Amino acid sequence: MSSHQFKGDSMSFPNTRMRRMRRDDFSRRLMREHQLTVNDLIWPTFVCEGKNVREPVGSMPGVNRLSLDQLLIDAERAAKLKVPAIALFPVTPLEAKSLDAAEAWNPMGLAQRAVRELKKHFPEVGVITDVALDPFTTHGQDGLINDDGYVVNDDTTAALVKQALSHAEAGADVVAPSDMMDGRIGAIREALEAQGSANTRILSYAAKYASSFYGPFRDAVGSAGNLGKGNKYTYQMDPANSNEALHEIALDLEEGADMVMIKPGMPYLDIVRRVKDEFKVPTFVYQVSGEYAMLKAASQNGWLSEQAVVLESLLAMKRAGADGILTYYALDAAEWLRAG
Ligand SMILES: NCc1[nH]cc(CCC(=O)O)c1CC(=O)O
Ligand SMILES: [Mg+2]
Repeated sequence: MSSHQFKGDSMSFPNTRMRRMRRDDFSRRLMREHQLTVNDLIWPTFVCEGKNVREPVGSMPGVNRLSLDQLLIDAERAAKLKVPAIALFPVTPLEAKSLDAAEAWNPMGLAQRAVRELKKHFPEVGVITDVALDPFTTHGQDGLINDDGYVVNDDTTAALVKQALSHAEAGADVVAPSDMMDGRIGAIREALEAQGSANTRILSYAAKYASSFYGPFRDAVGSAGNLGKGNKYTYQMDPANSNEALHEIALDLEEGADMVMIKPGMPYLDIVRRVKDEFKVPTFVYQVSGEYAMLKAASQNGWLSEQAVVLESLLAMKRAGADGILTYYALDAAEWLRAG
């Protein structure tokens, strides 16, 4: 036994001074446990019809609805910054919306055209499509409704399968069901296999909460007006629940999801941590529109320092266990990270 054996209280002051390691930049860097890099970022973006359109989203300053020619300009920026993937959200013209949401699987639909354009010009950038009916239904719900206005599960799933297949056909690398119907991951997986799209990945919005932080998004895609006073409580998760998220995620993995997502982000990092600890699978988190709006508004008022708080919020998601983050700040963050 060494004569320098620590005493029982060796972990206490002054043997241990936590501030020693924090004193200098070199030792702070050496002990850093987590890192945010450009490889962690997915850029969600809104696409619309037309040419030369960059239409600002009122509740998301700095975010625009882009016509396909403009999308290519911003996608080039993403490609140059080596942002791994883009997630597409189409803004459907009112006249293309219907009760049966048929525009969702139109091979010449906006999302399908956007996928083809992106894959043609930037094959190295991953393209993720949103599988859900809300941009296409006249009532703004993510699924088909019955006479009582209830979103029916199995018929909706059949529609989602058609939508997912049309995205895969157009060349989407990843389909991302964000609708929260039961059983849709299995149904989509089976259909992809049957269609010969065995390598199309599925990113499941597995634990998607019925959150009020989605407000600006519904504004951006124009589903807010359609939804009116409606809500999504009968299919999205109750913010009060945590164990239920593990149940949801277990089911989606069993059905064939390659990646799972928790959404929203910052108020739900406890869920991210539990999911990562429990399943150890590729786990993603969505810094949603309302989070973006909060950070942007406070920054614009000079109340918060934008770059610092945004990078901190994203790093906190990594620390919670996320492998990647969907964020409207993706391109800015990639630039800040490169400059830093
Ligand atoms: N399928 C709808 C969908 N897909 C992504 C978001 C929200 C994203 C955000 O707020 O940034 C929503 C909104 C909703 O569920 O009403
Ligand atoms: Mg589910």
